[in-house]
Amino acid sequence: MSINSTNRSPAATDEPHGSLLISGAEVITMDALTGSTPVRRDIRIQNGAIAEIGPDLAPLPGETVINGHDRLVAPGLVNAHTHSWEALYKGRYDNLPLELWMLFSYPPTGDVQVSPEMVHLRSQLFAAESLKSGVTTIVDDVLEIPHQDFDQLDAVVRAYEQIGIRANVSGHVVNKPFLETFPFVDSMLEQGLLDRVADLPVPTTEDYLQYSTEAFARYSGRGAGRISYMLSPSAPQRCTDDLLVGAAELARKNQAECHIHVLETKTQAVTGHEFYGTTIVKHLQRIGALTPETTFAHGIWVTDEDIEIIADAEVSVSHNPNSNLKLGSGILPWRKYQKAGVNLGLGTDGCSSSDTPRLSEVMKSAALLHKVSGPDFTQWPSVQEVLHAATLGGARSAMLQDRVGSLEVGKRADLVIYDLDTLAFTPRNRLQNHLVYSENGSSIEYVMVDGKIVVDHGRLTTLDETALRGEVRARGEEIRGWQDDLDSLNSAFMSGFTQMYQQAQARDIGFTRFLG
Ligand SMILES: Nc1nc2[nH]cnc2c(=O)[nH]1
Repeated sequence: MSINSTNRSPAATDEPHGSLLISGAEVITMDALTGSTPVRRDIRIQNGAIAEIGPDLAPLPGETVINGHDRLVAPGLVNAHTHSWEALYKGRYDNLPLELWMLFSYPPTGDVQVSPEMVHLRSQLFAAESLKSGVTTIVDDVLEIPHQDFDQLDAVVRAYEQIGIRANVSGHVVNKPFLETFPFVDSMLEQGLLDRVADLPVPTTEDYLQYSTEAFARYSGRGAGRISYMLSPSAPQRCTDDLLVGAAELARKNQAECHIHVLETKTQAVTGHEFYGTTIVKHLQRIGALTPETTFAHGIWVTDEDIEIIADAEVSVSHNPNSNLKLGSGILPWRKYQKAGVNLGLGTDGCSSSDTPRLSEVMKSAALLHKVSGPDFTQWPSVQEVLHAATLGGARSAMLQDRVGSLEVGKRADLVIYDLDTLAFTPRNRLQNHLVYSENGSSIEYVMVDGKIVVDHGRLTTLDETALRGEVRARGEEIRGWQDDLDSLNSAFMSGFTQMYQQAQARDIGFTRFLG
Protein backbone atom coordinates (compact mmCIF):
# COMPACT_ATOMS: atom_id res chain seq x y z
CA MET A 1 0.00 0.00 0.00
CA SER A 2 1.23 3.50 -0.66
CA ILE A 3 0.94 6.52 1.51
CA ASN A 4 -0.39 9.42 -0.54
CA SER A 5 -0.04 12.99 0.45
CA THR A 6 -2.17 15.72 -1.00
CA ASN A 7 0.54 18.36 -0.78
CA ARG A 8 3.79 16.90 0.40
CA SER A 9 5.95 13.82 0.38
CA PRO A 10 5.09 11.27 3.00
CA ALA A 11 7.64 10.47 5.66
CA ALA A 12 7.77 7.10 7.36
CA THR A 13 7.27 8.70 10.73
CA ASP A 14 4.43 11.05 9.73
CA GLU A 15 2.41 12.44 12.58
CA PRO A 16 2.38 13.29 15.48
CA HIS A 17 3.08 16.78 14.12
CA GLY A 18 0.91 16.80 11.05
CA SER A 19 -2.51 15.41 10.32
CA LEU A 20 -2.85 11.89 8.96
CA LEU A 21 -5.89 10.18 7.50
CA ILE A 22 -6.34 6.44 7.10
CA SER A 23 -9.12 6.22 4.55
CA GLY A 24 -11.55 3.43 3.72
CA ALA A 25 -10.07 0.65 5.84
CA GLU A 26 -11.81 -2.21 7.61
CA VAL A 27 -11.52 -1.21 11.26
CA ILE A 28 -11.80 -3.27 14.44
CA THR A 29 -12.44 -0.51 16.96
CA MET A 30 -13.00 -2.60 20.13
CA ASP A 31 -15.37 0.17 21.22
CA ALA A 32 -18.64 -0.59 23.03
CA LEU A 33 -20.66 -0.37 19.82
CA THR A 34 -18.90 -2.54 17.28
CA GLY A 35 -16.36 -4.42 19.41
CA SER A 36 -14.31 -6.82 17.32
CA THR A 37 -16.62 -6.70 14.27
CA PRO A 38 -14.85 -4.91 11.42
CA VAL A 39 -16.54 -1.79 10.04
CA ARG A 40 -15.52 0.37 7.07
CA ARG A 41 -14.11 3.61 8.52
CA ASP A 42 -11.76 6.55 8.00
CA ILE A 43 -9.53 7.52 10.91
CA ARG A 44 -8.02 10.99 11.35
CA ILE A 45 -4.96 11.26 13.58
CA GLN A 46 -3.72 14.57 14.93
CA ASN A 47 -1.17 15.32 17.65
CA GLY A 48 -0.71 11.62 18.29
CA ALA A 49 -4.39 11.07 19.09
CA ILE A 50 -7.44 9.85 17.21
CA ALA A 51 -9.20 13.08 16.23
CA GLU A 52 -12.08 11.65 14.20
CA ILE A 53 -13.48 8.30 13.09
CA GLY A 54 -16.22 8.19 10.51
CA PRO A 55 -17.46 6.53 7.38
CA ASP A 56 -16.64 9.43 5.10
CA LEU A 57 -13.94 11.85 6.22
CA ALA A 58 -12.65 14.24 3.54
CA PRO A 59 -8.87 14.78 3.47
CA LEU A 60 -7.73 18.12 4.85
CA PRO A 61 -5.38 20.32 2.82
CA GLY A 62 -1.81 19.13 3.27
CA GLU A 63 -2.88 16.01 5.15
CA THR A 64 -1.00 12.76 4.64
CA VAL A 65 -3.37 10.02 3.50
CA ILE A 66 -2.89 6.30 3.94
CA ASN A 67 -5.11 4.47 1.51
CA GLY A 68 -6.85 1.82 3.62
CA HIS A 69 -8.24 -0.19 0.74
CA ASP A 70 -7.57 -3.89 1.36
CA ARG A 71 -6.35 -3.07 4.84
CA LEU A 72 -7.49 -3.95 8.35
CA VAL A 73 -6.82 -1.52 11.19
CA ALA A 74 -6.94 -2.73 14.79
CA PRO A 75 -5.78 -1.43 18.16
CA GLY A 76 -2.15 -2.16 19.02
CA LEU A 77 -1.84 -5.21 21.25
CA VAL A 78 -1.19 -4.76 24.98
CA ASN A 79 1.17 -7.29 26.52
CA ALA A 80 -0.21 -7.26 30.05
CA HIS A 81 2.59 -9.23 31.68
CA THR A 82 6.19 -9.66 30.70
CA HIS A 83 9.77 -9.42 31.91
CA SER A 84 12.28 -7.87 29.50
CA TRP A 85 14.88 -9.19 31.96
CA GLU A 86 14.54 -12.53 30.21
CA ALA A 87 15.05 -11.28 26.64
CA LEU A 88 18.51 -12.84 26.49
CA TYR A 89 17.24 -16.19 27.76
CA LYS A 90 15.15 -16.93 24.71
CA GLY A 91 15.57 -20.54 23.60
CA ARG A 92 17.58 -21.52 26.68
CA TYR A 93 15.41 -23.59 29.04
CA ASP A 94 12.85 -26.33 28.63
CA ASN A 95 11.02 -28.91 30.71
CA LEU A 96 11.42 -27.26 34.09
CA PRO A 97 8.47 -26.43 36.35
CA LEU A 98 8.34 -22.88 37.67
CA GLU A 99 10.06 -23.47 41.00
CA LEU A 100 13.06 -25.12 39.31
CA TRP A 101 13.07 -22.82 36.29
CA MET A 102 13.20 -19.78 38.57
CA LEU A 103 16.45 -21.01 40.11
CA PHE A 104 18.06 -20.36 36.73
CA SER A 105 16.13 -17.39 35.42
CA TYR A 106 16.08 -15.53 38.75
CA PRO A 107 19.15 -16.87 40.51
CA PRO A 108 18.75 -16.79 44.29
CA THR A 109 22.49 -16.48 44.73
CA GLY A 110 22.24 -12.82 43.78
CA ASP A 111 25.30 -13.05 41.58
CA VAL A 112 23.82 -11.37 38.54
CA GLN A 113 25.92 -8.47 37.37
CA VAL A 114 24.37 -7.10 34.24
CA SER A 115 25.76 -3.76 33.09
CA PRO A 116 23.36 -0.92 32.24
CA GLU A 117 24.71 -1.19 28.70
CA MET A 118 23.58 -4.83 28.49
CA VAL A 119 20.24 -3.90 30.03
CA HIS A 120 19.80 -1.27 27.32
CA LEU A 121 20.61 -3.78 24.59
CA ARG A 122 18.30 -6.38 26.02
CA SER A 123 15.45 -3.84 26.32
CA GLN A 124 15.96 -2.77 22.70
CA LEU A 125 15.84 -6.39 21.59
CA PHE A 126 12.65 -7.02 23.51
CA ALA A 127 10.90 -3.84 22.35
CA ALA A 128 11.95 -4.33 18.72
CA GLU A 129 10.35 -7.76 18.47
CA SER A 130 7.29 -6.56 20.37
CA LEU A 131 6.64 -3.66 18.01
CA LYS A 132 7.28 -5.67 14.89
CA SER A 133 4.64 -8.17 15.99
CA GLY A 134 2.00 -5.50 16.63
CA VAL A 135 2.48 -5.05 20.38
CA THR A 136 2.38 -1.32 21.13
CA THR A 137 2.20 -1.46 24.96
CA ILE A 138 4.22 -3.66 27.27
CA VAL A 139 3.72 -4.13 30.99
CA ASP A 140 7.32 -4.84 31.80
CA ASP A 141 8.00 -6.16 35.27
CA VAL A 142 11.60 -5.42 34.58
CA LEU A 143 13.99 -7.02 37.02
CA GLU A 144 15.20 -7.48 40.51
CA ILE A 145 16.78 -4.21 41.43
CA PRO A 146 18.93 -3.54 44.43
CA HIS A 147 16.83 -0.47 45.23
CA GLN A 148 19.91 1.62 45.54
CA ASP A 149 20.35 3.35 42.24
CA PHE A 150 18.41 3.83 39.04
CA ASP A 151 21.10 2.75 36.59
CA GLN A 152 19.28 -0.33 35.29
CA LEU A 153 15.81 1.15 35.09
CA ASP A 154 17.27 4.26 33.44
CA ALA A 155 18.74 2.03 30.74
CA VAL A 156 15.37 0.34 30.16
CA VAL A 157 13.49 3.62 29.94
CA ARG A 158 16.06 5.15 27.57
CA ALA A 159 15.66 2.17 25.24
CA TYR A 160 11.87 2.45 25.24
CA GLU A 161 11.89 6.21 24.77
CA GLN A 162 14.09 5.86 21.74
CA ILE A 163 12.30 2.97 20.06
CA GLY A 164 8.89 4.52 20.70
CA ILE A 165 7.02 1.75 22.53
CA ARG A 166 4.52 2.43 25.33
CA ALA A 167 5.50 0.78 28.60
CA ASN A 168 4.73 0.35 32.25
CA VAL A 169 8.04 -0.41 33.92
CA SER A 170 8.49 -1.63 37.45
CA GLY A 171 10.82 -1.93 40.28
CA HIS A 172 10.30 -5.61 41.07
CA VAL A 173 10.89 -6.45 44.71
CA VAL A 174 11.35 -9.49 46.93
CA ASN A 175 11.79 -8.38 50.52
CA LYS A 176 11.68 -11.66 52.40
CA PRO A 177 14.82 -13.76 52.79
CA PHE A 178 14.84 -16.44 50.08
CA LEU A 179 14.51 -19.27 52.61
CA GLU A 180 11.27 -17.84 53.94
CA THR A 181 9.44 -17.78 50.63
CA PHE A 182 8.91 -21.53 50.23
CA PRO A 183 7.38 -24.32 52.28
CA PHE A 184 9.16 -27.62 52.94
CA VAL A 185 12.71 -26.26 53.13
CA ASP A 186 13.65 -28.14 56.34
CA SER A 187 15.67 -30.87 54.64
CA MET A 188 17.43 -28.28 52.47
CA LEU A 189 18.36 -26.35 55.60
CA GLU A 190 19.64 -29.48 57.29
CA GLN A 191 21.81 -30.30 54.30
CA GLY A 192 23.26 -26.80 54.44
CA LEU A 193 22.08 -26.36 50.88
CA LEU A 194 20.81 -22.91 51.47
CA ASP A 195 23.71 -21.51 53.49
CA ARG A 196 24.83 -19.59 50.49
CA VAL A 197 21.68 -17.51 50.32
CA ALA A 198 20.81 -17.31 54.00
CA ASP A 199 22.45 -13.96 54.55
CA LEU A 200 21.70 -12.19 51.31
CA PRO A 201 20.38 -8.72 52.14
CA VAL A 202 16.83 -7.81 51.13
CA PRO A 203 15.43 -4.31 50.88
CA THR A 204 13.19 -3.04 53.64
CA THR A 205 9.65 -1.89 52.97
CA GLU A 206 10.80 1.70 53.48
CA ASP A 207 13.64 1.22 50.95
CA TYR A 208 11.19 0.02 48.33
CA LEU A 209 8.53 2.64 48.90
CA GLN A 210 11.14 5.39 48.90
CA TYR A 211 12.68 4.00 45.70
CA SER A 212 9.24 3.82 44.09
CA THR A 213 8.28 7.33 45.15
CA GLU A 214 11.45 8.59 43.46
CA ALA A 215 10.80 6.37 40.45
CA PHE A 216 7.36 7.92 39.93
CA ALA A 217 8.95 11.34 39.82
CA ARG A 218 11.76 10.16 37.61
CA TYR A 219 9.91 8.11 34.97
CA SER A 220 6.22 8.82 34.82
CA GLY A 221 5.46 10.91 31.76
CA ARG A 222 8.80 10.18 30.09
CA GLY A 223 8.77 9.38 26.37
CA ALA A 224 6.12 12.07 25.77
CA GLY A 225 3.83 10.32 28.24
CA ARG A 226 4.37 6.76 26.99
CA ILE A 227 6.33 5.58 30.03
CA SER A 228 4.72 4.90 33.42
CA TYR A 229 6.23 3.48 36.57
CA MET A 230 4.31 0.71 38.37
CA LEU A 231 4.69 -1.04 41.69
CA SER A 232 5.65 -4.68 41.58
CA PRO A 233 5.85 -6.70 44.76
CA SER A 234 7.06 -10.02 43.33
CA ALA A 235 4.48 -12.29 44.96
CA PRO A 236 2.65 -12.32 48.31
CA GLN A 237 4.71 -15.18 49.73
CA ARG A 238 7.92 -13.36 48.74
CA CYS A 239 7.04 -10.04 50.40
CA THR A 240 6.11 -8.85 53.85
CA ASP A 241 2.53 -7.80 54.49
CA ASP A 242 3.48 -4.19 55.19
CA LEU A 243 5.20 -3.99 51.81
CA LEU A 244 2.16 -5.45 50.03
CA VAL A 245 -0.14 -2.93 51.70
CA GLY A 246 2.30 -0.03 51.20
CA ALA A 247 2.69 -0.84 47.51
CA ALA A 248 -1.09 -1.01 47.01
CA GLU A 249 -1.49 2.37 48.73
CA LEU A 250 1.27 4.02 46.72
CA ALA A 251 -0.17 2.66 43.48
CA ARG A 252 -3.59 4.03 44.41
CA LYS A 253 -2.13 7.43 45.28
CA ASN A 254 -0.39 7.61 41.90
CA GLN A 255 -3.22 5.96 39.94
CA ALA A 256 -0.64 3.45 38.77
CA GLU A 257 -0.69 -0.30 38.34
CA CYS A 258 0.32 -2.60 41.19
CA HIS A 259 1.49 -5.81 39.55
CA ILE A 260 1.85 -9.05 41.57
CA HIS A 261 2.46 -12.69 40.70
CA VAL A 262 -0.35 -14.61 42.36
CA LEU A 263 -1.06 -18.34 42.45
CA GLU A 264 0.80 -19.37 39.34
CA THR A 265 1.49 -22.88 40.61
CA LYS A 266 0.14 -25.54 42.89
CA THR A 267 3.23 -25.10 45.05
CA GLN A 268 2.10 -21.52 45.65
CA ALA A 269 -1.43 -22.61 46.55
CA VAL A 270 0.08 -25.03 49.07
CA THR A 271 2.39 -22.26 50.31
CA GLY A 272 -0.65 -20.07 51.03
CA HIS A 273 -2.11 -22.69 53.34
CA GLU A 274 1.27 -23.31 55.01
CA PHE A 275 2.05 -19.61 55.56
CA TYR A 276 -1.32 -18.00 56.14
CA GLY A 277 -3.67 -20.86 56.99
CA THR A 278 -5.91 -19.75 54.14
CA THR A 279 -5.70 -18.95 50.44
CA ILE A 280 -3.28 -16.27 49.27
CA VAL A 281 -6.19 -14.26 47.84
CA LYS A 282 -8.07 -14.30 51.14
CA HIS A 283 -4.89 -13.27 52.89
CA LEU A 284 -4.43 -10.31 50.54
CA GLN A 285 -8.03 -9.32 51.14
CA ARG A 286 -7.60 -9.61 54.92
CA ILE A 287 -4.59 -7.28 54.98
CA GLY A 288 -6.24 -4.75 52.64
CA ALA A 289 -3.89 -5.20 49.69
CA LEU A 290 -6.51 -5.58 46.93
CA THR A 291 -7.50 -2.50 44.94
CA PRO A 292 -8.72 -1.74 41.39
CA GLU A 293 -5.11 -0.79 40.54
CA THR A 294 -3.97 -4.35 41.30
CA THR A 295 -3.19 -6.87 38.57
CA PHE A 296 -2.55 -10.50 39.39
CA ALA A 297 -0.18 -12.11 36.94
CA HIS A 298 -1.31 -15.72 36.35
CA GLY A 299 -4.09 -16.29 38.94
CA ILE A 300 -4.41 -19.99 38.08
CA TRP A 301 -4.73 -21.80 41.40
CA VAL A 302 -7.68 -19.82 42.72
CA THR A 303 -10.81 -21.18 44.41
CA ASP A 304 -14.32 -20.12 43.41
CA GLU A 305 -14.43 -17.94 46.52
CA ASP A 306 -11.12 -16.33 45.54
CA ILE A 307 -12.62 -15.42 42.17
CA GLU A 308 -15.52 -13.67 43.87
CA ILE A 309 -13.08 -11.71 46.04
CA ILE A 310 -11.05 -10.74 42.96
CA ALA A 311 -14.20 -9.59 41.16
CA ASP A 312 -15.50 -7.60 44.16
CA ALA A 313 -12.14 -5.85 44.59
CA GLU A 314 -12.02 -5.05 40.84
CA VAL A 315 -8.60 -6.64 40.57
CA SER A 316 -7.49 -7.51 37.02
CA VAL A 317 -5.83 -10.77 36.03
CA SER A 318 -3.20 -11.18 33.34
CA HIS A 319 -3.49 -14.56 31.65
CA ASN A 320 -0.24 -16.02 30.28
CA PRO A 321 -1.20 -19.34 28.72
CA ASN A 322 2.00 -20.01 26.81
CA SER A 323 4.24 -19.52 29.81
CA ASN A 324 1.82 -21.52 31.97
CA LEU A 325 1.95 -24.38 29.47
CA LYS A 326 5.72 -24.33 29.13
CA LEU A 327 6.27 -24.34 32.90
CA GLY A 328 3.50 -26.88 33.44
CA SER A 329 1.82 -24.47 35.85
CA GLY A 330 -1.80 -25.26 35.00
CA ILE A 331 -4.70 -23.67 33.17
CA LEU A 332 -6.47 -20.51 34.32
CA PRO A 333 -10.24 -20.86 34.85
CA TRP A 334 -11.16 -18.55 31.96
CA ARG A 335 -14.93 -19.00 32.00
CA LYS A 336 -15.20 -18.67 35.77
CA TYR A 337 -13.36 -15.35 35.64
CA GLN A 338 -15.49 -14.15 32.74
CA LYS A 339 -18.71 -15.11 34.49
CA ALA A 340 -17.62 -13.28 37.63
CA GLY A 341 -16.90 -10.16 35.55
CA VAL A 342 -13.15 -10.12 36.26
CA ASN A 343 -11.15 -8.01 33.81
CA LEU A 344 -8.67 -10.24 31.94
CA GLY A 345 -5.57 -9.17 30.02
CA LEU A 346 -3.18 -11.36 28.07
CA GLY A 347 0.57 -11.60 28.54
CA THR A 348 3.50 -13.43 27.08
CA ASP A 349 5.46 -13.56 30.35
CA GLY A 350 9.22 -13.43 29.81
CA CYS A 351 11.27 -14.97 27.02
CA SER A 352 12.77 -17.52 29.39
CA SER A 353 9.38 -19.19 29.87
CA SER A 354 7.69 -18.44 26.56
CA ASP A 355 10.54 -17.59 24.22
CA THR A 356 8.83 -14.75 22.38
CA PRO A 357 7.20 -11.38 23.04
CA ARG A 358 4.67 -11.99 20.25
CA LEU A 359 1.25 -11.57 21.83
CA SER A 360 -0.48 -12.86 18.70
CA GLU A 361 0.68 -16.35 19.68
CA VAL A 362 -0.84 -15.89 23.10
CA MET A 363 -4.16 -14.78 21.60
CA LYS A 364 -4.34 -17.96 19.61
CA SER A 365 -3.39 -20.11 22.60
CA ALA A 366 -6.01 -18.44 24.79
CA ALA A 367 -8.65 -19.01 22.13
CA LEU A 368 -7.69 -22.68 21.74
CA LEU A 369 -6.63 -23.82 25.19
CA HIS A 370 -9.87 -23.39 27.08
CA LYS A 371 -11.76 -25.48 24.58
CA VAL A 372 -10.29 -28.54 26.29
CA SER A 373 -11.52 -27.52 29.72
CA GLY A 374 -14.96 -29.04 29.09
CA PRO A 375 -17.26 -30.34 26.39
CA ASP A 376 -19.80 -27.51 26.73
CA PHE A 377 -18.77 -25.55 23.66
CA THR A 378 -21.06 -22.65 24.56
CA GLN A 379 -18.55 -21.84 27.31
CA TRP A 380 -15.45 -21.74 25.15
CA PRO A 381 -13.71 -18.39 24.63
CA SER A 382 -15.06 -16.23 21.82
CA VAL A 383 -12.88 -14.26 19.43
CA GLN A 384 -14.45 -11.07 20.84
CA GLU A 385 -13.38 -12.05 24.39
CA VAL A 386 -9.86 -12.91 23.30
CA LEU A 387 -9.39 -9.70 21.32
CA HIS A 388 -10.82 -7.73 24.23
CA ALA A 389 -8.29 -9.28 26.60
CA ALA A 390 -5.43 -8.57 24.16
CA THR A 391 -6.37 -4.89 23.84
CA LEU A 392 -8.81 -3.15 26.21
CA GLY A 393 -8.52 -5.74 28.98
CA GLY A 394 -4.75 -5.32 29.05
CA ALA A 395 -5.10 -1.54 28.88
CA ARG A 396 -7.49 -1.57 31.85
CA SER A 397 -5.16 -3.75 33.90
CA ALA A 398 -2.26 -1.41 33.03
CA MET A 399 -4.32 1.60 34.17
CA LEU A 400 -4.13 2.92 30.59
CA GLN A 401 -7.75 2.39 29.57
CA ASP A 402 -8.30 6.11 29.00
CA ARG A 403 -5.42 6.23 26.54
CA VAL A 404 -5.19 2.97 24.59
CA GLY A 405 -6.81 -0.41 23.92
CA SER A 406 -9.52 0.72 21.50
CA LEU A 407 -9.80 3.02 18.51
CA GLU A 408 -11.97 5.85 19.77
CA VAL A 409 -11.85 9.61 19.46
CA GLY A 410 -9.56 11.09 22.10
CA LYS A 411 -7.45 7.98 22.58
CA ARG A 412 -3.81 7.84 21.59
CA ALA A 413 -3.26 6.54 18.06
CA ASP A 414 -1.68 3.18 18.93
CA LEU A 415 -2.72 0.90 16.09
CA VAL A 416 -1.69 -1.73 13.60
CA ILE A 417 -2.47 -1.73 9.88
CA TYR A 418 -2.63 -5.23 8.41
CA ASP A 419 -2.39 -5.93 4.70
CA LEU A 420 -5.35 -8.10 3.75
CA ASP A 421 -3.75 -9.15 0.49
CA THR A 422 -1.69 -11.85 2.22
CA LEU A 423 -1.95 -15.61 2.54
CA ALA A 424 -3.01 -15.31 6.19
CA PHE A 425 -6.08 -13.31 5.14
CA THR A 426 -6.90 -15.39 2.07
CA PRO A 427 -9.73 -16.19 1.60
CA ARG A 428 -11.32 -13.35 3.54
CA ASN A 429 -13.86 -14.78 5.89
CA ARG A 430 -14.31 -13.24 9.34
CA LEU A 431 -11.38 -10.86 9.59
CA GLN A 432 -11.44 -10.87 13.40
CA ASN A 433 -11.11 -14.68 13.33
CA HIS A 434 -8.22 -14.45 10.89
CA LEU A 435 -6.56 -12.02 13.28
CA VAL A 436 -6.75 -14.46 16.19
CA TYR A 437 -6.28 -17.76 14.42
CA SER A 438 -4.42 -17.13 11.14
CA GLU A 439 -2.34 -13.96 11.31
CA ASN A 440 1.14 -14.41 12.78
CA GLY A 441 2.61 -10.95 12.22
CA SER A 442 3.41 -11.55 8.57
CA SER A 443 0.57 -9.28 7.37
CA ILE A 444 1.63 -6.28 9.44
CA GLU A 445 2.32 -3.27 7.27
CA TYR A 446 2.42 -0.37 9.71
CA VAL A 447 2.56 -0.09 13.47
CA MET A 448 1.84 3.28 15.05
CA VAL A 449 2.38 4.43 18.60
CA ASP A 450 1.15 7.89 19.56
CA GLY A 451 0.43 8.49 15.88
CA LYS A 452 4.03 7.86 14.90
CA ILE A 453 4.85 5.09 12.44
CA VAL A 454 7.37 2.88 14.25
CA VAL A 455 7.15 -0.09 11.89
CA ASP A 456 6.92 0.54 8.16
CA HIS A 457 6.59 -2.51 5.89
CA GLY A 458 8.29 -4.76 8.41
CA ARG A 459 11.10 -2.30 9.15
CA LEU A 460 11.60 -0.47 12.43
CA THR A 461 11.82 3.26 11.78
CA THR A 462 13.33 4.17 15.14
CA LEU A 463 16.20 1.72 15.42
CA ASP A 464 18.65 -0.04 13.14
CA GLU A 465 17.58 -3.65 13.58
CA THR A 466 20.52 -5.08 11.66
CA ALA A 467 22.96 -3.27 13.94
CA LEU A 468 21.01 -4.43 17.01
CA ARG A 469 21.09 -8.06 15.94
CA GLY A 470 24.76 -7.71 15.12
CA GLU A 471 25.58 -6.32 18.53
CA VAL A 472 23.67 -9.02 20.41
CA ARG A 473 25.39 -11.67 18.29
CA ALA A 474 28.79 -10.08 18.83
CA ARG A 475 28.27 -10.24 22.57
CA GLY A 476 26.84 -13.75 22.46
CA GLU A 477 29.82 -15.38 24.09
CA GLU A 478 29.86 -12.88 26.93
CA ILE A 479 26.11 -13.36 27.47
CA ARG A 480 26.30 -17.16 27.45
CA GLY A 481 29.39 -16.99 29.68
CA TRP A 482 27.62 -15.36 32.61
CA GLN A 483 24.50 -17.41 32.02
CA ASP A 484 26.54 -20.63 32.16
CA ASP A 485 28.28 -19.47 35.35
CA LEU A 486 24.95 -18.77 36.98
CA ASP A 487 23.51 -22.08 35.82
CA SER A 488 26.31 -24.02 37.44
CA LEU A 489 25.99 -22.04 40.69
CA ASN A 490 22.28 -22.54 40.88
CA SER A 491 22.20 -26.16 39.85
CA ALA A 492 23.33 -26.86 43.44
CA PHE A 493 19.76 -26.19 44.51
CA MET A 494 18.15 -28.59 42.07
CA SER A 495 17.76 -31.66 44.25
CA GLY A 496 16.40 -29.76 47.24
CA PHE A 497 13.93 -27.85 45.13
CA THR A 498 12.86 -30.97 43.29
CA GLN A 499 11.96 -32.52 46.65
CA MET A 500 10.07 -29.41 47.70
CA TYR A 501 8.19 -29.34 44.39
CA GLN A 502 7.26 -33.01 44.71
CA GLN A 503 6.04 -32.55 48.26
CA ALA A 504 3.79 -29.69 47.16
CA GLN A 505 2.43 -31.69 44.21
CA ALA A 506 1.50 -34.53 46.57
CA ARG A 507 -0.69 -32.27 48.73
CA ASP A 508 -4.44 -32.57 48.32
CA ILE A 509 -5.83 -29.04 48.21
CA GLY A 510 -9.24 -30.10 47.00
CA PHE A 511 -8.92 -29.04 43.37
CA THR A 512 -6.68 -29.21 40.37
CA ARG A 513 -6.05 -26.71 37.62
CA PHE A 514 -4.29 -28.82 35.07
CA LEU A 515 -7.33 -28.76 32.83
CA GLY A 516 -8.72 -25.35 33.69
N1 LIG B 1 6.58 -16.78 35.53
C1 LIG B 1 7.16 -16.05 36.47
N2 LIG B 1 8.13 -15.20 36.16
C2 LIG B 1 8.69 -14.48 37.15
N3 LIG B 1 9.64 -13.54 37.12
C3 LIG B 1 9.86 -13.10 38.37
N4 LIG B 1 9.04 -13.74 39.22
C4 LIG B 1 8.30 -14.59 38.48
C5 LIG B 1 7.28 -15.53 38.79
O1 LIG B 1 6.85 -15.68 39.92
N5 LIG B 1 6.75 -16.22 37.75
